[in-house]
Amino acid sequence: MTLTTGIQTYLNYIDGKWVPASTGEVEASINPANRHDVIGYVQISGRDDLEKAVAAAKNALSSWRKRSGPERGEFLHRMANVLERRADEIAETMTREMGKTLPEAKGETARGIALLRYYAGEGMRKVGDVIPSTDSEGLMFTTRVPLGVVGVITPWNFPVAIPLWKMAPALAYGNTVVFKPAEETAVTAAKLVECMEEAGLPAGVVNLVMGSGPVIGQGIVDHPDISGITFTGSNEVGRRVGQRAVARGAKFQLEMGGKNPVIVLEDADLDLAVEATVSGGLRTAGQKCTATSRVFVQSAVYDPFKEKLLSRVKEIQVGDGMDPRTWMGPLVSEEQLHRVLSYIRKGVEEGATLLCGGRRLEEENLKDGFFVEPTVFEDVTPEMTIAREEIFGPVLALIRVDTLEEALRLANDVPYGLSASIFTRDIGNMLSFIDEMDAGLVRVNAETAGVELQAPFGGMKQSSSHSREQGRAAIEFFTSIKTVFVKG
Ligand SMILES: NC(=O)C1=CN([C@@H]2O[C@H](COP(=O)(O)OP(=O)(O)OC[C@H]3O[C@@H](n4cnc5c(N)ncnc54)[C@H](OP(=O)(O)O)[C@@H]3O)[C@@H](O)[C@H]2O)C=CC1
Ligand SMILES: O=C(O)CCC(=O)C(=O)O
Repeated sequence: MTLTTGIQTYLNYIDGKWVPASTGEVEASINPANRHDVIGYVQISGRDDLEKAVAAAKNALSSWRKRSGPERGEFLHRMANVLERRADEIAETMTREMGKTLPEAKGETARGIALLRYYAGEGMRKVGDVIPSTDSEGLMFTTRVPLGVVGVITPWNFPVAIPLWKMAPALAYGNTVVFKPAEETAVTAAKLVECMEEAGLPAGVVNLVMGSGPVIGQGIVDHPDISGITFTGSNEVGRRVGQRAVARGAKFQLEMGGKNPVIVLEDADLDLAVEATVSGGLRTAGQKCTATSRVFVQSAVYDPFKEKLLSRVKEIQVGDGMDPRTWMGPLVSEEQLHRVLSYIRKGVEEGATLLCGGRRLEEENLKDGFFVEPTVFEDVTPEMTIAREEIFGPVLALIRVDTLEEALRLANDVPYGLSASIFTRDIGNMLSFIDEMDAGLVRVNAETAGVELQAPFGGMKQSSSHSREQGRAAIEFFTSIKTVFVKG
Protein backbone atom coordinates (compact mmCIF):
# COMPACT_ATOMS: atom_id res chain seq x y z
CA MET A 1 0.00 0.00 0.00
CA THR A 2 1.30 3.47 -0.85
CA LEU A 3 -0.08 6.37 1.15
CA THR A 4 0.05 9.10 -1.47
CA THR A 5 -2.99 11.32 -0.99
CA GLY A 6 -2.39 14.99 -0.24
CA ILE A 7 1.36 14.63 0.00
CA GLN A 8 3.17 17.95 -0.09
CA THR A 9 6.12 18.78 -2.30
CA TYR A 10 8.83 20.77 -0.51
CA LEU A 11 10.77 23.33 -2.53
CA ASN A 12 14.18 24.95 -2.36
CA TYR A 13 14.34 28.34 -0.66
CA ILE A 14 16.49 30.71 -2.69
CA ASP A 15 16.65 34.50 -2.34
CA GLY A 16 13.55 34.55 -0.16
CA LYS A 17 11.39 32.47 -2.52
CA TRP A 18 10.25 28.84 -2.52
CA VAL A 19 11.26 27.47 -5.92
CA PRO A 20 11.40 24.06 -7.61
CA ALA A 21 14.73 22.62 -8.73
CA SER A 22 15.72 23.53 -12.26
CA THR A 23 16.09 19.79 -13.00
CA GLY A 24 12.35 19.24 -12.50
CA GLU A 25 13.24 16.19 -10.41
CA VAL A 26 11.83 15.27 -7.02
CA GLU A 27 12.08 12.21 -4.82
CA ALA A 28 9.97 10.82 -2.02
CA SER A 29 11.17 11.21 1.54
CA ILE A 30 9.91 8.10 3.30
CA ASN A 31 9.22 6.98 6.85
CA PRO A 32 11.87 4.45 7.96
CA ALA A 33 9.27 2.84 10.24
CA ASN A 34 7.06 2.17 7.21
CA ARG A 35 8.56 2.63 3.75
CA HIS A 36 5.09 3.10 2.22
CA ASP A 37 4.48 6.24 4.24
CA VAL A 38 5.71 9.17 2.13
CA ILE A 39 6.42 12.27 4.26
CA GLY A 40 6.80 14.57 1.28
CA TYR A 41 8.49 15.02 -2.06
CA VAL A 42 11.80 16.86 -2.00
CA GLN A 43 13.91 18.49 -4.70
CA ILE A 44 16.82 16.90 -6.52
CA SER A 45 18.60 20.10 -7.43
CA GLY A 46 21.30 20.70 -10.00
CA ARG A 47 24.29 23.02 -10.16
CA ASP A 48 22.10 25.84 -11.61
CA ASP A 49 20.10 25.90 -8.40
CA LEU A 50 23.28 26.02 -6.36
CA GLU A 51 24.59 28.91 -8.49
CA LYS A 52 21.41 30.90 -7.79
CA ALA A 53 21.62 30.16 -4.07
CA VAL A 54 25.27 31.23 -3.84
CA ALA A 55 24.54 34.40 -5.82
CA ALA A 56 21.65 35.24 -3.47
CA ALA A 57 23.80 34.62 -0.39
CA LYS A 58 26.59 36.76 -1.83
CA ASN A 59 24.18 39.55 -2.65
CA ALA A 60 22.62 39.51 0.84
CA LEU A 61 25.98 39.53 2.60
CA SER A 62 26.84 43.22 2.66
CA SER A 63 23.58 44.38 4.22
CA TRP A 64 23.40 41.44 6.67
CA ARG A 65 26.94 41.93 7.97
CA LYS A 66 26.35 45.67 8.36
CA ARG A 67 23.49 45.12 10.80
CA SER A 68 24.48 45.33 14.44
CA GLY A 69 25.03 42.14 16.44
CA PRO A 70 21.95 42.77 18.64
CA GLU A 71 19.83 43.34 15.51
CA ARG A 72 20.93 39.99 14.02
CA GLY A 73 20.32 38.43 17.42
CA GLU A 74 16.76 39.73 17.33
CA PHE A 75 16.09 37.65 14.18
CA LEU A 76 17.39 34.57 16.01
CA HIS A 77 15.07 35.29 18.96
CA ARG A 78 12.15 35.49 16.55
CA MET A 79 13.16 32.20 14.87
CA ALA A 80 13.29 30.58 18.31
CA ASN A 81 9.76 31.81 19.01
CA VAL A 82 8.43 30.42 15.72
CA LEU A 83 10.21 27.09 16.25
CA GLU A 84 8.77 26.93 19.76
CA ARG A 85 5.26 27.51 18.42
CA ARG A 86 5.76 24.79 15.77
CA ALA A 87 7.79 22.45 17.99
CA ASP A 88 5.29 19.57 18.12
CA GLU A 89 4.71 19.58 14.37
CA ILE A 90 8.45 19.68 13.61
CA ALA A 91 9.27 16.97 16.14
CA GLU A 92 6.57 14.73 14.63
CA THR A 93 7.98 15.35 11.15
CA MET A 94 11.45 14.44 12.43
CA THR A 95 10.20 11.18 13.96
CA ARG A 96 8.33 10.21 10.81
CA GLU A 97 11.18 11.17 8.51
CA MET A 98 14.20 9.99 10.50
CA GLY A 99 12.83 7.40 12.91
CA LYS A 100 14.00 8.56 16.36
CA THR A 101 11.27 8.36 19.00
CA LEU A 102 8.95 11.31 19.52
CA PRO A 103 10.34 12.17 22.99
CA GLU A 104 13.85 12.19 21.48
CA ALA A 105 12.65 14.37 18.59
CA LYS A 106 10.93 16.76 21.01
CA GLY A 107 14.11 16.94 23.07
CA GLU A 108 16.12 17.74 19.97
CA THR A 109 13.66 20.44 18.89
CA ALA A 110 13.87 21.99 22.36
CA ARG A 111 17.65 21.93 21.97
CA GLY A 112 17.24 23.77 18.65
CA ILE A 113 15.19 26.50 20.34
CA ALA A 114 17.82 26.85 23.08
CA LEU A 115 20.58 27.03 20.45
CA LEU A 116 18.82 29.89 18.70
CA ARG A 117 18.39 31.75 22.00
CA TYR A 118 22.01 31.16 23.00
CA TYR A 119 23.36 32.53 19.71
CA ALA A 120 20.83 35.39 19.76
CA GLY A 121 22.67 36.47 22.92
CA GLU A 122 26.01 36.26 21.09
CA GLY A 123 25.02 39.40 19.23
CA MET A 124 25.43 41.27 22.55
CA ARG A 125 28.79 39.81 23.60
CA LYS A 126 32.25 41.23 23.04
CA VAL A 127 34.14 40.32 19.90
CA GLY A 128 37.59 41.68 20.66
CA ASP A 129 40.22 42.95 23.08
CA VAL A 130 42.23 46.11 23.54
CA ILE A 131 45.96 45.30 23.42
CA PRO A 132 48.56 47.79 24.68
CA SER A 133 50.51 49.27 21.78
CA THR A 134 54.21 50.19 21.95
CA ASP A 135 53.11 53.54 20.54
CA SER A 136 51.76 55.55 23.48
CA GLU A 137 49.50 57.56 21.15
CA GLY A 138 48.09 54.54 19.39
CA LEU A 139 45.02 52.45 20.12
CA MET A 140 45.33 48.79 19.22
CA PHE A 141 42.47 46.34 19.41
CA THR A 142 41.03 43.24 17.79
CA THR A 143 37.65 42.94 16.18
CA ARG A 144 36.07 40.13 14.21
CA VAL A 145 34.53 40.06 10.76
CA PRO A 146 32.31 37.37 9.25
CA LEU A 147 33.79 34.81 6.86
CA GLY A 148 31.29 35.62 4.13
CA VAL A 149 29.07 33.04 2.45
CA VAL A 150 29.16 29.79 4.43
CA GLY A 151 28.21 26.34 3.13
CA VAL A 152 26.41 24.18 5.70
CA ILE A 153 26.37 20.42 4.90
CA THR A 154 24.52 18.32 7.45
CA PRO A 155 23.63 14.66 8.14
CA TRP A 156 20.28 13.07 8.92
CA ASN A 157 20.81 11.97 12.52
CA PHE A 158 20.13 15.35 14.19
CA PRO A 159 18.13 17.13 11.48
CA VAL A 160 17.24 20.14 13.67
CA ALA A 161 20.09 20.46 16.18
CA ILE A 162 23.06 20.09 13.80
CA PRO A 163 21.81 22.57 11.15
CA LEU A 164 21.00 25.03 13.93
CA TRP A 165 24.27 24.71 15.79
CA LYS A 166 25.93 25.64 12.50
CA MET A 167 23.49 28.20 11.08
CA ALA A 168 22.69 30.09 14.30
CA PRO A 169 26.31 31.14 14.97
CA ALA A 170 26.91 31.69 11.24
CA LEU A 171 24.06 34.22 11.20
CA ALA A 172 24.81 35.76 14.58
CA TYR A 173 28.35 36.63 13.44
CA GLY A 174 27.16 38.17 10.16
CA ASN A 175 27.59 35.42 7.56
CA THR A 176 25.05 34.34 4.98
CA VAL A 177 24.32 30.67 4.36
CA VAL A 178 23.81 28.05 1.67
CA PHE A 179 22.31 25.03 3.44
CA LYS A 180 22.40 21.50 2.00
CA PRO A 181 20.65 19.05 4.32
CA ALA A 182 20.88 15.25 4.08
CA GLU A 183 18.45 13.93 1.51
CA GLU A 184 16.86 11.61 4.10
CA THR A 185 15.66 14.53 6.23
CA ALA A 186 15.02 17.28 3.70
CA VAL A 187 11.38 17.80 4.77
CA THR A 188 12.43 18.54 8.35
CA ALA A 189 15.05 20.92 6.93
CA ALA A 190 12.43 22.72 4.82
CA LYS A 191 10.28 23.21 7.92
CA LEU A 192 13.23 24.70 9.79
CA VAL A 193 13.78 27.16 6.97
CA GLU A 194 10.04 27.97 7.00
CA CYS A 195 10.55 29.08 10.62
CA MET A 196 13.32 31.40 9.46
CA GLU A 197 11.12 32.87 6.76
CA GLU A 198 8.25 33.31 9.24
CA ALA A 199 10.65 35.13 11.56
CA GLY A 200 11.25 37.67 8.80
CA LEU A 201 14.84 36.76 7.89
CA PRO A 202 15.79 38.95 4.90
CA ALA A 203 15.90 37.33 1.44
CA GLY A 204 19.17 35.59 0.57
CA VAL A 205 20.50 35.35 4.14
CA VAL A 206 19.70 31.61 4.31
CA ASN A 207 19.25 29.58 1.14
CA LEU A 208 18.15 25.96 1.16
CA VAL A 209 19.26 23.70 -1.70
CA MET A 210 18.10 20.09 -1.49
CA GLY A 211 19.89 17.47 -3.51
CA SER A 212 22.58 14.86 -3.56
CA GLY A 213 25.94 15.02 -1.83
CA PRO A 214 28.03 14.48 -4.96
CA VAL A 215 26.20 17.29 -6.82
CA ILE A 216 25.13 19.94 -4.29
CA GLY A 217 27.51 19.06 -1.42
CA GLN A 218 30.50 18.82 -3.74
CA GLY A 219 29.35 21.96 -5.56
CA ILE A 220 29.37 23.88 -2.26
CA VAL A 221 32.84 22.62 -1.40
CA ASP A 222 34.23 23.67 -4.78
CA HIS A 223 32.41 26.99 -5.18
CA PRO A 224 34.81 29.96 -5.29
CA ASP A 225 32.24 32.31 -3.71
CA ILE A 226 31.80 30.14 -0.62
CA SER A 227 34.40 31.16 1.95
CA GLY A 228 33.84 28.47 4.57
CA ILE A 229 32.34 24.99 4.73
CA THR A 230 31.01 23.41 7.90
CA PHE A 231 30.33 19.68 7.58
CA THR A 232 29.08 16.87 9.82
CA GLY A 233 28.96 13.32 8.48
CA SER A 234 31.12 10.35 7.60
CA ASN A 235 34.92 10.33 7.67
CA GLU A 236 35.06 9.24 4.07
CA VAL A 237 33.15 12.29 2.79
CA GLY A 238 34.64 14.62 5.41
CA ARG A 239 38.16 13.81 4.34
CA ARG A 240 37.28 14.65 0.73
CA VAL A 241 35.59 17.91 1.78
CA GLY A 242 38.74 18.91 3.70
CA GLN A 243 41.10 18.09 0.83
CA ARG A 244 39.08 20.06 -1.73
CA ALA A 245 38.66 23.01 0.63
CA VAL A 246 42.41 23.15 1.30
CA ALA A 247 43.11 22.99 -2.42
CA ARG A 248 41.18 26.20 -3.05
CA GLY A 249 42.07 27.92 0.22
CA ALA A 250 38.63 27.82 1.82
CA LYS A 251 38.16 27.55 5.57
CA PHE A 252 36.56 24.28 6.69
CA GLN A 253 35.31 22.55 9.76
CA LEU A 254 34.61 18.79 9.91
CA GLU A 255 32.78 16.79 12.57
CA MET A 256 32.90 13.10 11.76
CA GLY A 257 32.76 9.70 13.33
CA GLY A 258 33.38 8.17 16.72
CA LYS A 259 34.09 4.76 18.23
CA ASN A 260 33.28 5.87 21.70
CA PRO A 261 34.32 3.80 24.72
CA VAL A 262 32.84 3.40 28.16
CA ILE A 263 35.14 2.11 30.91
CA VAL A 264 33.48 0.39 33.87
CA LEU A 265 35.82 -0.11 36.82
CA GLU A 266 35.29 -2.48 39.74
CA ASP A 267 34.24 0.33 42.11
CA ALA A 268 31.58 1.66 39.72
CA ASP A 269 27.89 2.05 40.47
CA LEU A 270 26.91 -0.79 38.12
CA ASP A 271 23.26 0.19 37.78
CA LEU A 272 24.27 3.68 36.73
CA ALA A 273 26.88 2.29 34.31
CA VAL A 274 24.36 -0.09 32.73
CA GLU A 275 21.74 2.63 32.31
CA ALA A 276 24.28 5.01 30.75
CA THR A 277 25.64 2.30 28.43
CA VAL A 278 22.15 1.46 27.21
CA SER A 279 21.14 5.08 26.80
CA GLY A 280 24.45 6.17 25.23
CA GLY A 281 24.68 3.16 22.94
CA LEU A 282 21.15 2.43 21.87
CA ARG A 283 19.04 5.60 21.90
CA THR A 284 18.38 6.90 18.39
CA ALA A 285 19.27 3.28 17.46
CA GLY A 286 22.94 4.08 18.01
CA GLN A 287 22.97 6.63 15.18
CA LYS A 288 24.96 9.32 16.97
CA CYS A 289 28.58 10.19 16.46
CA THR A 290 28.80 10.22 20.26
CA ALA A 291 27.11 6.80 20.68
CA THR A 292 28.74 4.27 23.00
CA SER A 293 30.18 1.46 20.96
CA ARG A 294 32.89 -0.30 23.02
CA VAL A 295 32.42 -1.19 26.69
CA PHE A 296 35.57 -2.06 28.66
CA VAL A 297 34.65 -3.79 31.92
CA GLN A 298 37.08 -4.69 34.70
CA SER A 299 37.20 -8.47 35.30
CA ALA A 300 35.91 -8.38 38.90
CA VAL A 301 32.57 -6.87 37.79
CA TYR A 302 32.40 -8.21 34.23
CA ASP A 303 29.84 -10.95 34.90
CA PRO A 304 27.41 -8.92 37.04
CA PHE A 305 27.67 -5.99 34.62
CA LYS A 306 27.00 -8.28 31.65
CA GLU A 307 23.95 -9.88 33.33
CA LYS A 308 22.44 -6.50 34.26
CA LEU A 309 23.14 -5.12 30.79
CA LEU A 310 21.56 -8.07 29.01
CA SER A 311 18.46 -8.04 31.14
CA ARG A 312 18.05 -4.29 30.49
CA VAL A 313 18.66 -4.65 26.71
CA LYS A 314 16.15 -7.49 26.45
CA GLU A 315 13.45 -5.19 27.88
CA ILE A 316 13.88 -2.66 25.06
CA GLN A 317 10.74 -2.09 23.07
CA VAL A 318 11.56 -1.56 19.38
CA GLY A 319 8.95 0.00 17.10
CA ASP A 320 7.60 3.06 15.36
CA GLY A 321 8.95 6.16 17.09
CA MET A 322 5.44 7.68 17.11
CA ASP A 323 4.18 4.85 19.36
CA PRO A 324 4.54 5.95 23.02
CA ARG A 325 5.52 2.37 24.00
CA THR A 326 8.58 2.45 21.74
CA TRP A 327 12.01 2.98 23.31
CA MET A 328 14.07 2.45 20.14
CA GLY A 329 12.99 3.32 16.61
CA PRO A 330 14.23 2.08 13.22
CA LEU A 331 17.45 2.85 11.40
CA VAL A 332 17.16 5.80 9.06
CA SER A 333 17.22 3.96 5.72
CA GLU A 334 17.43 0.60 4.01
CA GLU A 335 21.07 1.36 3.16
CA GLN A 336 21.85 2.01 6.81
CA LEU A 337 20.00 -1.19 7.80
CA HIS A 338 22.14 -3.29 5.45
CA ARG A 339 25.27 -1.55 6.59
CA VAL A 340 24.55 -2.32 10.27
CA LEU A 341 23.53 -5.94 9.52
CA SER A 342 26.75 -6.43 7.58
CA TYR A 343 28.79 -5.23 10.58
CA ILE A 344 26.90 -7.68 12.79
CA ARG A 345 27.66 -10.51 10.34
CA LYS A 346 31.30 -9.48 10.31
CA GLY A 347 31.39 -9.58 14.11
CA VAL A 348 30.17 -13.18 14.08
CA GLU A 349 32.49 -14.20 11.22
CA GLU A 350 35.52 -12.71 12.97
CA GLY A 351 34.79 -14.74 16.11
CA ALA A 352 32.95 -12.43 18.52
CA THR A 353 30.16 -14.03 20.58
CA LEU A 354 26.69 -12.67 19.92
CA LEU A 355 24.98 -12.39 23.33
CA CYS A 356 21.69 -10.92 22.17
CA GLY A 357 20.02 -9.32 19.16
CA GLY A 358 21.66 -9.32 15.75
CA ARG A 359 18.57 -9.81 13.60
CA ARG A 360 16.46 -7.59 11.41
CA LEU A 361 12.98 -7.34 12.97
CA GLU A 362 10.32 -8.39 10.49
CA GLU A 363 7.23 -9.07 12.56
CA GLU A 364 3.91 -8.04 10.99
CA ASN A 365 3.95 -4.42 12.25
CA LEU A 366 7.69 -3.94 11.58
CA LYS A 367 8.19 -5.65 8.25
CA ASP A 368 7.92 -2.48 6.17
CA GLY A 369 10.45 -0.61 8.28
CA PHE A 370 14.21 -0.73 8.84
CA PHE A 371 14.28 -2.24 12.32
CA VAL A 372 17.17 -4.12 13.85
CA GLU A 373 17.38 -5.70 17.30
CA PRO A 374 19.55 -4.05 19.94
CA THR A 375 22.70 -6.16 19.78
CA VAL A 376 25.41 -7.05 22.30
CA PHE A 377 28.67 -8.89 21.52
CA GLU A 378 31.37 -10.23 23.83
CA ASP A 379 34.79 -11.80 23.25
CA VAL A 380 35.54 -8.82 21.03
CA THR A 381 39.25 -8.34 20.36
CA PRO A 382 40.84 -5.00 19.45
CA GLU A 383 41.61 -5.99 15.85
CA MET A 384 38.05 -7.01 14.98
CA THR A 385 36.15 -4.76 12.56
CA ILE A 386 33.36 -4.17 15.09
CA ALA A 387 35.98 -2.88 17.56
CA ARG A 388 37.54 -0.48 15.05
CA GLU A 389 34.97 0.93 12.61
CA GLU A 390 32.02 3.21 13.29
CA ILE A 391 28.87 1.06 12.98
CA PHE A 392 26.25 3.79 13.55
CA GLY A 393 23.72 1.28 14.80
CA PRO A 394 22.50 -0.29 18.06
CA VAL A 395 25.51 -2.56 18.59
CA LEU A 396 27.61 -2.80 21.77
CA ALA A 397 30.92 -4.68 22.08
CA LEU A 398 31.89 -5.91 25.57
CA ILE A 399 35.61 -6.20 26.26
CA ARG A 400 37.04 -7.60 29.50
CA VAL A 401 40.05 -5.77 31.00
CA ASP A 402 42.16 -6.23 34.13
CA THR A 403 43.29 -2.68 34.83
CA LEU A 404 42.51 0.94 34.03
CA GLU A 405 45.82 1.16 32.18
CA GLU A 406 44.79 -1.70 29.89
CA ALA A 407 41.35 -0.13 29.35
CA LEU A 408 42.89 3.23 28.43
CA ARG A 409 45.43 1.65 26.10
CA LEU A 410 42.72 -0.27 24.21
CA ALA A 411 40.22 2.60 24.32
CA ASN A 412 42.82 4.88 22.69
CA ASP A 413 43.83 2.30 20.09
CA VAL A 414 41.45 3.47 17.33
CA PRO A 415 41.68 6.30 14.81
CA TYR A 416 38.75 8.12 16.47
CA GLY A 417 38.69 10.37 19.52
CA LEU A 418 35.29 11.98 19.93
CA SER A 419 33.68 11.06 23.23
CA ALA A 420 34.45 8.70 26.16
CA SER A 421 33.10 7.85 29.61
CA ILE A 422 34.32 6.21 32.78
CA PHE A 423 32.34 4.79 35.68
CA THR A 424 34.25 4.82 38.96
CA ARG A 425 34.08 6.37 42.43
CA ASP A 426 37.84 6.83 42.70
CA ILE A 427 39.11 10.38 42.12
CA GLY A 428 42.56 9.12 41.08
CA ASN A 429 41.04 6.94 38.37
CA MET A 430 38.86 9.83 37.22
CA LEU A 431 41.86 12.13 36.92
CA SER A 432 43.94 9.54 35.02
CA PHE A 433 41.07 9.04 32.61
CA ILE A 434 40.52 12.78 32.08
CA ASP A 435 44.22 13.23 31.39
CA GLU A 436 45.01 10.14 29.33
CA MET A 437 41.88 9.51 27.27
CA ASP A 438 42.31 10.87 23.74
CA ALA A 439 38.83 12.32 23.19
CA GLY A 440 37.39 15.80 22.75
CA LEU A 441 34.59 15.04 25.22
CA VAL A 442 35.40 13.04 28.38
CA ARG A 443 32.63 12.29 30.83
CA VAL A 444 32.77 10.81 34.32
CA ASN A 445 29.81 8.76 35.55
CA ALA A 446 27.73 9.93 32.58
CA GLU A 447 26.93 8.53 29.14
CA THR A 448 29.07 9.28 26.07
CA ALA A 449 26.24 10.98 24.13
CA GLY A 450 24.36 14.21 24.80
CA VAL A 451 26.40 17.29 24.18
CA GLU A 452 25.55 20.64 25.79
CA LEU A 453 25.10 23.53 23.40
CA GLN A 454 26.96 26.09 25.53
CA ALA A 455 30.18 24.04 25.63
CA PRO A 456 32.72 23.40 22.86
CA PHE A 457 32.16 20.17 20.94
CA GLY A 458 34.56 18.31 18.67
CA GLY A 459 36.91 15.40 18.46
CA MET A 460 40.56 14.50 18.49
CA LYS A 461 42.39 12.36 15.91
CA GLN A 462 40.22 11.52 12.90
CA SER A 463 36.93 12.52 14.54
CA SER A 464 37.22 16.14 13.48
CA SER A 465 39.35 18.71 11.74
CA HIS A 466 40.52 19.64 15.26
CA SER A 467 38.16 22.56 15.30
CA ARG A 468 35.33 22.95 17.82
CA GLU A 469 31.67 23.79 17.35
CA GLN A 470 29.03 25.19 19.71
CA GLY A 471 29.34 27.44 22.71
CA ARG A 472 31.67 30.40 22.27
CA ALA A 473 34.04 28.16 20.31
CA ALA A 474 31.86 28.71 17.23
CA ILE A 475 33.22 32.23 16.87
CA GLU A 476 36.60 30.81 15.82
CA PHE A 477 35.21 29.22 12.68
CA PHE A 478 32.57 31.73 11.67
CA THR A 479 34.72 34.87 11.97
CA SER A 480 38.21 36.12 11.18
CA ILE A 481 40.17 38.26 13.61
CA LYS A 482 41.21 41.71 12.45
CA THR A 483 43.92 43.52 14.42
CA VAL A 484 43.36 47.26 14.28
CA PHE A 485 45.82 50.04 15.02
CA VAL A 486 44.56 53.61 15.19
CA LYS A 487 46.55 56.78 15.67
CA GLY A 488 44.77 60.10 15.93
N1 LIG B 1 29.32 12.03 12.57
C1 LIG B 1 28.03 12.00 12.32
O1 LIG B 1 27.26 12.66 12.99
C2 LIG B 1 27.53 11.18 11.20
C3 LIG B 1 28.25 10.11 10.74
N2 LIG B 1 27.76 9.37 9.73
C4 LIG B 1 28.54 8.17 9.30
O2 LIG B 1 28.49 8.08 7.91
C5 LIG B 1 27.90 6.87 7.47
C6 LIG B 1 27.12 7.09 6.19
O3 LIG B 1 26.11 8.07 6.38
P1 LIG B 1 25.82 9.13 5.24
O4 LIG B 1 24.55 9.83 5.46
O5 LIG B 1 25.99 8.48 3.92
O6 LIG B 1 26.98 10.21 5.53
P2 LIG B 1 27.64 11.21 4.51
O7 LIG B 1 28.93 11.67 5.05
O8 LIG B 1 27.58 10.66 3.15
O9 LIG B 1 26.59 12.45 4.51
C7 LIG B 1 26.68 13.62 5.29
C8 LIG B 1 26.31 14.83 4.43
O10 LIG B 1 27.30 15.01 3.40
C9 LIG B 1 26.67 15.02 2.11
N3 LIG B 1 27.59 14.51 1.10
C10 LIG B 1 27.66 13.25 0.57
N4 LIG B 1 28.63 13.19 -0.36
C11 LIG B 1 29.20 14.42 -0.43
C12 LIG B 1 30.25 14.98 -1.20
N5 LIG B 1 30.91 14.27 -2.11
N6 LIG B 1 30.57 16.28 -0.99
C13 LIG B 1 29.93 17.02 -0.08
N7 LIG B 1 28.90 16.55 0.67
C14 LIG B 1 28.55 15.26 0.50
C15 LIG B 1 25.45 14.17 2.32
O11 LIG B 1 24.54 14.33 1.27
P3 LIG B 1 23.41 13.21 0.95
O12 LIG B 1 22.29 13.55 1.82
O13 LIG B 1 23.10 13.37 -0.47
O14 LIG B 1 24.04 11.89 1.26
C16 LIG B 1 24.98 14.67 3.67
O15 LIG B 1 24.35 15.92 3.55
C17 LIG B 1 27.09 6.43 8.68
O16 LIG B 1 26.88 5.06 8.72
C18 LIG B 1 27.95 6.90 9.82
O17 LIG B 1 28.96 5.96 10.07
C19 LIG B 1 26.57 9.68 9.13
C20 LIG B 1 25.81 10.73 9.54
C21 LIG B 1 26.24 11.55 10.65
O1 LIG C 1 25.28 13.40 21.39
C1 LIG C 1 24.83 14.45 20.96
O2 LIG C 1 24.06 15.17 21.62
C2 LIG C 1 25.22 14.96 19.59
C3 LIG C 1 25.70 13.89 18.70
C4 LIG C 1 26.16 14.40 17.39
O3 LIG C 1 26.63 15.50 17.27
C5 LIG C 1 26.06 13.56 16.19
O4 LIG C 1 25.68 12.41 16.30
O5 LIG C 1 26.34 14.08 15.11
